[in-house]
Amino acid sequence: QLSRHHYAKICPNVENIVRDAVKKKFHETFVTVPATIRLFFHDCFVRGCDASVLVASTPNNKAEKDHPDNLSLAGDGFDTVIRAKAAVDAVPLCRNKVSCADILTMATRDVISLAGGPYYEVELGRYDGLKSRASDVNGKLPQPGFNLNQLNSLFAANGLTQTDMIALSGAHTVGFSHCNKFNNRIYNFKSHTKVDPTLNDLYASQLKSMCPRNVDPRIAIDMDPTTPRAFDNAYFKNLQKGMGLFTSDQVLFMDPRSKPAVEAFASNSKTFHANFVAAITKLGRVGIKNAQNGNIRSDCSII
Ligand code: HEM
Ligand SMILES: [Ca+2]
Ligand SMILES: [Ca+2]
Repeated sequence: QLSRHHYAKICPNVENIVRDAVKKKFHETFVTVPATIRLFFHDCFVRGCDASVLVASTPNNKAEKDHPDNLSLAGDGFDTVIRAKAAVDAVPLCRNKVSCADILTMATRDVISLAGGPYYEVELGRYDGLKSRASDVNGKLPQPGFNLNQLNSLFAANGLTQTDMIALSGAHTVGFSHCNKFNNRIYNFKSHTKVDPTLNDLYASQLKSMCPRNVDPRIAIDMDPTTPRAFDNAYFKNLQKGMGLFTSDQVLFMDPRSKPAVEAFASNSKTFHANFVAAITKLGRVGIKNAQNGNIRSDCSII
């Protein structure tokens, strides 16, 4: 029931309204880019793309956003959706007609293109979910220590192929990571090999200086050390040099099954863009709710 023209009669200007609000936020802080993209991913992988990740906990319900895997979601992603929703609802015709799930989908498309990535048509018509429970997040999100089989099986559970997974991992071309997410790779990889041998030597020493032992846990570093503010294919070129930040990044180049796609995306940004757009469009179809099992929230944080 998703369509490119879902709001044509309901709120014909919705895409421009969202884009203007997102642009305004983008000019205030670049962080809106990675924060919004990751929020969309974490929404879609838990109960589908239904804005369940946006819901706030209540005294009777610990919501998804308070699960440990979601505590590092940056506030600027939530704020981007709140602002776009307010802009949509300021138009009388549109008030409470556009789902939070669709607003997050549009905002994600817009931040990607604002950061120099591809612009693509989005499919719309999602309803907002009626549940958000922290316990539902268990086992649904990939971990930075995952190997290729673990990555593939989690993405396959969401209808995504290995190629989709590799293209979507290219989102790590922007944004930040806290030191604890990869510390094991630079300090205690194995008892005799303290540093992960798949890490580039110079990069490993840079990571050690940015993330010394017992670093302040709030410290976050760029995931793409070369072009942290551009949504480009540098992520894949970094992998070729041993500069993938997580095991789950570097494994894409180390495993012979995924290496050819990394090489293709590294050598041709058009190929990366085309595969990324196809994959994020598929991601946007996961677990779509309808008027029977969903609704349209008036406040994205409250069911
Ligand atoms: C393939 C498996 C993946 C793993 C294991 C993974 C893991 C992580 C981890 C550990 C962080 C750092 C969080 C922090 O410390 O703050 C991160 C950040 C991020 N991830 Fe992923 N991720 C994966 C796939 C994806 C996908 C598919 C997307 C989107 C399409 C994505 C988008 C992002 C973005 C944009 C950030 C930066 C967030 C920010 O700066 O606020 N990731 N990811
Ligand atoms: Ca969800
Ligand atoms: Ca980049």
